[in-house]
This record gives sequence, structure tokens and C-alpha cells, in this order.
Amino acid sequence: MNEVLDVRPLCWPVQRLGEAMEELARRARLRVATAEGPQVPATLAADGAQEQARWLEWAAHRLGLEAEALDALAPELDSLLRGAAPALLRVGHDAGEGFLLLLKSRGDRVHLVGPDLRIHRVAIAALRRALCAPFEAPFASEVDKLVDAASVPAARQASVRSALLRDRLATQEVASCWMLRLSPARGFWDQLAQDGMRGRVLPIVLVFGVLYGLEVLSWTLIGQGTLHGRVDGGWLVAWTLLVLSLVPLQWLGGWLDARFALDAGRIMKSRLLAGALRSDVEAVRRQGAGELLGRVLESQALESVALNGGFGVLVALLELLFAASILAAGAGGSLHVALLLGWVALTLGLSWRYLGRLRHWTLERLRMTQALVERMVGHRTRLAQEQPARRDHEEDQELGSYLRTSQVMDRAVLPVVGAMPRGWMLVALAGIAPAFVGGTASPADIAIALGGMLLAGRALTGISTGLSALARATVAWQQVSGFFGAGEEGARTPFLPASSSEGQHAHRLVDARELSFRYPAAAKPVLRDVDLAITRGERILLEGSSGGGKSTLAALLTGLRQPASGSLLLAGLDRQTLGQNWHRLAAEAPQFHENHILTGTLGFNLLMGRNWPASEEDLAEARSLCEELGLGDLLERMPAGLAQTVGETGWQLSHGERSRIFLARALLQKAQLTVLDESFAALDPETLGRCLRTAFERAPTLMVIAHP
Ligand SMILES: Nc1ncnc2c1ncn2[C@@H]1O[C@H](COP(=O)(O)OP(=O)(O)OP(=O)(O)O)[C@@H](O)[C@H]1O
Repeated sequence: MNEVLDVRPLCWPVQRLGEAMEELARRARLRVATAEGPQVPATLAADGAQEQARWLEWAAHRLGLEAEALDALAPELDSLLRGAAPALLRVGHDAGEGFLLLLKSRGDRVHLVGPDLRIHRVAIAALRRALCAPFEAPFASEVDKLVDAASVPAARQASVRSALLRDRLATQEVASCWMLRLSPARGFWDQLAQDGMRGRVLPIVLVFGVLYGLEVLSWTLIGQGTLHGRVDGGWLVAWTLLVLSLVPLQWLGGWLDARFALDAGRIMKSRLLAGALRSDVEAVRRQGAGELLGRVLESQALESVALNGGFGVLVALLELLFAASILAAGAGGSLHVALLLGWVALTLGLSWRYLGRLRHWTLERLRMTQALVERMVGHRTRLAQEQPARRDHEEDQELGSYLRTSQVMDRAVLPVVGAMPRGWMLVALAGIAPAFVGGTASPADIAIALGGMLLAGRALTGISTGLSALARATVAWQQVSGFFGAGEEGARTPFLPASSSEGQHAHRLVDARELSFRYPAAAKPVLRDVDLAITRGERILLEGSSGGGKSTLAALLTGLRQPASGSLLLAGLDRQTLGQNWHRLAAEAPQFHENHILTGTLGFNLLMGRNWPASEEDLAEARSLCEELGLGDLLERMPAGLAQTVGETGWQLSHGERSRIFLARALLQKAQLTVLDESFAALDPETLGRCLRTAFERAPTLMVIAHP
């Protein structure tokens, strides 16, 4: 049997993790955003897997990168080692734990950056065996006995043995993996440069330039040959070769162009998605989910249309330049060139008109999507409560108005893409009519003018299609440009280790002075000059009249909203110092109408505040909390337990079940301050008592908002 590879010399210790991540990023040519490397807290090695995972994600963010966590399950380890690089792999060994740096894979080998800063080329099969060995050991004797008992022939024993072991480890996680890549929130130019996009524009322009040059040359050759009576075999062969050489060039241009469009589209899409997910909560709320959805869909149009339109216009402009120079040399001369310029100007004017109509139509469409989504959300209420006769009234009106706007827009696009390219030939013929009728032009001049007219016709078709695509892209851009920049955020938030004493010394957990808050649409502030001090370990009941501002205060304390004035300290630190760490220190179960069960597994819904995929310990903790809250029976009824899909399209949870899941979700965040906003309203007295006791036991400091 092969000797098992010793991974210890290849592993980076936790203390050098910052250096390891920078080294990997540098070697993988990932552009690091800051010169200042991430610092590893002294306690990180002792803090455990979860804290290390949190640090890795923070450190990647700090460098302007993204670390995507993956479970390295034994059966998938092979493909992970082949495809995950650049990645960090957290592995256990005899002397503890360490991190392997996967730089790339080549054939059957993976290149690892060792702590000695050298590249180690290791066979994937050997690394796989080494990582699985500690997990296979407990099953080894059982499997050996099985192989003996089954009297497997000696020649096949090894393969049967490894198949049985693979089967035993089918769901075993043998390592944790973090794939590194450039964050979609980075500057667009950085992203283009990372993928080598900027250098790819010039070859495309060159290929198309050569293509049109050769095309014009081929027609000039054949034209001159014909007109001067020099079409012999040699000329024809030269012409044929020239035309044949255009075919591979056309393929090359098309291929470069399509690849560029595909890659640029991918970057744009991930950037827009990152921006959409980071949109300001208040802005999203004001806009409504429907309009947001419409805008996200608009980004889809932007991706393909902008690039195709952009390239179309670029190529057509090249054609137009050639066509103008040919026309200038032909029978129409400067009159032809002037006509062409006038026709292009008219096409531009009509495209501008189309842009205005398209903008109007898009806004109408977004309004309709918004209304439709709102109606879908309230569908059940409408079915139950709205008068049936009135139900479709508004939809009909909106649809009618939408149809009218569509017709107006269609009427504006037709001249651009239909009439202008076709009309050109008539105008151009009028341009050579004087020379033709007057008999002042030679047949050669007329032939050149005809060639120029045809080329200009093709260019005008390209320009009008390209411009209409660009108009669509411009309108789409106006809708989504907000997302495009929303992802670009600084990575200044410091890392706050769970075991650090930072903030812990402050006896006062919350210290608020003269807090004020006003909703943008409201005339008066909902909170004015609020002073509040909460000491650690306190249990607070917040009561007040409906609309008094309790939920608003909770949103300020948990960092979901920012106060307009006053000072607010959490664990002695302000918002600027804590950054995103605020949410780790203060968690909330928002009111029922503000809280959602997301379509996904029950486990995911409970452990949203922790690293995902969840560890076995996290899942066990979630299970035991569910039992404490009286959800044990529900877990047993669910065939897949915590892996059961819940949400709108999954298992429909009852009101009381949902509110306990919201409660569990908040408690599992293990924040220093937990705020429960009317979390107990749907519970019977016995379950309420049980849930309140659990909250008291689990939350270090608790604020309960309730009505008397
Ligand atoms: N976006 C908004 N624009 C203007 N006013 C708003 C907005 N959102 C909430 N309000 C108002 O702010 C006030 C405080 O709301 P909040 O939800 O904090 O009250 P509450 O004390 O939690 O009420 P309840 O006990 O009924 O849940 C309410 O009068 C509400 O109508």
C-alpha cells in the first residue's frame, strides 16, 4: 500500500494566516485592494473553527477579495482539489490544525504554496488519501474484517477496501475550504483588469479594422480589374485568396467579440447583483419590492444589449468611414458624402426620439411590475375581502395605458431600424443621378459610387440596430446604475474577536443620549431626545402606546437605522468603530410583519446569523433550542428534520411556530443584547412562559417589547 503523505510541512499555522492569504492572493494574481495586510488576533488559534472562518471572511473582505466557504466532503474532495484554486483548505493533522494554500491544479497534481514560500507539486490522489486517512482509520479494522469474511481475491482487495471506506465516509467533511476571488464590490476597472478585459479591446478593433480594409481591397481589385479589362486568371486567384482570408478573420473577430461580451456581461451581472443585495434598506422599502424586481430584470437587458449595441455601433462606424471615403472617390463625390452625413444625422435624431419614448415605456412597465407584485403579495387578502367586480378594474386600466405607450414606442423604433437603412439606397441613387444623367461620370466612377452606396447601406443598418440597442441599454442603465456603485464599499470595519476584551469592559451595554429619529416622509420626529442606559445582564420590558416609536427605537439599538442626532454607544463603542460588528453585538427578532421565513431549510432559517454551511455543533445547538421552545414535536414530524424546506413554497409553518423560529434565530446569534419585538403575541400562555424562560436563560441582556 502507498505511504500516506505527511501534510504537516505544507500547512500554514493559524498565526500566519494573514501572511498566507496575502501570499496566495499575490501568487494567484488577485489584485489586492489595500497595502495593509489583515492582522491575526493572538487568540485566533484557540478560538476555534467558527471564529477562524469569520476571520477568514473578514480578512478577504479587507483585501478587497471574497472568500466563499465550501464543505470539503470526502466523495467530492477530488473535484474540489482540482477546481477550487485559489483556495485555503483548513485541515486537521496529528499536531493540530493548519491551512493548505491551493494555488492551482495541473493535470493530476495540485500546486500548494508552502509555509517555506515554495511551490509544492503534490499528486491529487496522494493529498486526497492523506486528508481522508484520519477519518478512515476508525473504520479500517471493520472493513478489513468484511473483506476477509467475503473472501475477496487478493488482487481486488485494495479496490474493494477503498470502495467500502469511501462508502463509510459518504457524508464526512474532511476539510473546510474557502475559495478566493475578487470581490464583486470592487471598482469596475479593477474587475475588468483582473480578467484582462482592458487589453482585449484593441485586438478586436484591430481584427475588424483589418477585415474591412481587406474587404475594400478585394472589391477595389475586382472593380479595377473589370473596368480596365484586366480580369485574367491571376487577378481572379488573388481576389479569391483575399476573400477566403476574410472568412477566418471574420470567425476570429466574432469569437473575440462574443468572448468579450460574455465575460464583461458576467462581471457586470455579479456587480449589479452585489449592488442590489447591498441596497439601502430604507430606499428599498420606499421603492417597493416590485419596482426593485423590475430594476433587477432591467439589468439583464443591460448586460447583453449594451455590449452588442456598443460593438455594433463601433463596427458600423468603421464601415461608415470606409464607405464615406469610397463615395468621395465615386461619381457622386462630395454630394454623396454630404447626403450620407445628413442621413446619419437624421438616424441619430430619430434614435434620440426613440430613446425618450423608450424611457417613458420603461417607467410605465416598472410601475406595472410594482403594482403586480404588490397585488401578488396581497393576493389572499384580495380574494377574501375585495369585491369580485372591482378586482380586475385597475389591472385593465393599467394594461390599456401600457398598450398605448407600447404602440407609441413601436412607432418610434420602426423608422430607426426599418425605414432609415432602406431609405438610404433611394437617397443615394438620387445622389448619383446628376452625374449619370449629365453623362459626366465614367463607368468606373459609377461602379465605385455603387460599391460605396452598398457599404454605406450596410453600415447604416448596423448603426440603426446598434443605436436602438444602445437606447435600450441607456434606459436600463438609468434604472440600475444605483446598484452598480452600491457594492463599492470600504473594508474598514475592524475584526472584533469573540474572545477579545474589546468592548467587554464597558459596564454599560447601551448608552444613548438625546437620540432623535424622523422618517423621511414624516413631518415630526418619532423619537426626540431619548436618553437610555442599559447595563449588562438587565432584563427590560418596553411598553408604550401603538405608534409610539418602540420598534423604531429597537431598530436604532440594533443598528438597522441610524439616529438623526444624539449619541449612541454599544459596549462603549460608536457605530463608526464597530462597523458591521454592531449586528454581532445587538440582535433583534423584528415584529412579525417585518420578519420572514426564507425559502430554504429550517436549519438555514435558524442559523442565518452564523457561518453557513453550518457545523454539526451549530445544528445540534439549533435542535436543542428548538426543543426548549417546544418545537421538538414539529422537528419530529418533519421528514427531513432541520433539512426540511420551509417558506412560501415549502412546509407552511403556523403563526406560533414561526414566531418561535424567529425567537430561536435571534437567540442563536448569541449577541450581547437581544431585542424581542412583540415576539410572544401568537403564543398560548404555557408556551409563552416556556419561551420567556428560555430567552431569560440564553440572552445575556434582554429587551422585550410588548403591549400590556
Ligand atoms: N416610513 C415611515 N414614514 C413615516 N412614518 C413612519 C414610517 N414608518 C413608521 N412610521 C411611523 O412611525 C411611528 C412609530 O412606529 P413604530 O413602529 O416604531 O411604533 P411602535 O411603538 O412599535 O408601534 P406598535 O406598538 O403599534 O407596533 C408610527 O406612527 C408609524 O406610523
